[in-house]
Amino acid sequence: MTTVRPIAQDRLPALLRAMPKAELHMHIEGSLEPELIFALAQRNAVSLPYASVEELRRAYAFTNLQSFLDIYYAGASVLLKEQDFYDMAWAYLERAAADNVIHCEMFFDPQTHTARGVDVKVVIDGLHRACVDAKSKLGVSAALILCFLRHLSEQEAFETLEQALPYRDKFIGIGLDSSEVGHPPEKFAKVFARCRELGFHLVAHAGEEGPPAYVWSALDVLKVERIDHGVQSSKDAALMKRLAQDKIPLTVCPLSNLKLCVFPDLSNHNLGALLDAGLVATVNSDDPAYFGGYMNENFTQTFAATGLSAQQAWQLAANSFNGSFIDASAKKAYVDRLNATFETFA
Ligand code: HPA
Ligand SMILES: [Zn+2]
Repeated sequence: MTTVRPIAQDRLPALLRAMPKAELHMHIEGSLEPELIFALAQRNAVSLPYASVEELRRAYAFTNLQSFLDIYYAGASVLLKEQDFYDMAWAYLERAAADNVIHCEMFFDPQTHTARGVDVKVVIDGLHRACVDAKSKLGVSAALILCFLRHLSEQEAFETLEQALPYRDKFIGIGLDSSEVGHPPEKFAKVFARCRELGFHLVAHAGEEGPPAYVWSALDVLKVERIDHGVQSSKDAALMKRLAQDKIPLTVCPLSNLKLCVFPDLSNHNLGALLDAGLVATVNSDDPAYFGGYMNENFTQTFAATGLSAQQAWQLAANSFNGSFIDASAKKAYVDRLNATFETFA
């Protein structure tokens, strides 16, 4: 660990914005801003159940995960063509670069699109082309993680995997998202075992609203390398010990947790407790168009509310690189860039 020299409290927000960081938990469909939803609806002649951008934005008052997912899937209905997927991902990547995100691993939900008759090739080609352009035009490395929707069956996940395999060189991993409670990780034991044999990186949402038992089974049954969210783990001391010992990264999303009422207030968020327990916690935006902020808003609002330090800022950014799926030399190069930024603030 690098020991960070103390900085004046009023310079912390600028440091949080300037420091290079990786984003490891964002759903690309959750980056669709209302303006782009309406533009794509017009381009594709899709009718929306909202009369205007303002009316849609007013509907973003969520009480739990499901109340969000209903609107999120409705928003994704405007995506039909390869260019639509490119435009969505490009808009996010430009926004991420502005927040000094230098690496990102983006989730996508093929079943949300194949269910509407969109070929998985269209989805993957558009997203992947944006990832390639991000490296050459923005200097951002970007990779894709295909997620299975856990409210659907394991059989449907197997069918999705089959459809996507011809394009396997365009995504690096497999994840599990959508409605958590009632759909434990073990429902997907066989398909995750197959993905593991195929050599994909594995992650899963667990312990967002669901119990610590779901985090245990994501680790022990699915054998995932990272836990997405995982904030409910703090209710189980043995699980906290396991996560710390095995250095399992937790991709925490503070503004998402606030908007979906997982915590009543950001000042009650357990990010600091996770770090204090030695966990490899990271900060991420989840669905930034819906939850009121991209990466830097997640950092600045959480630090303002909880009083985390410059040392913890360094730790979170270092965790984001070390918890990513890039190789060891790239991790080192990114942490060196992080240290250089901290030097300029010392
Ligand atoms: O936060 C989330 N949780 C589960 N599924 C999701 N799909 C998009 N965002 C989320
Ligand atoms: Zn998520």
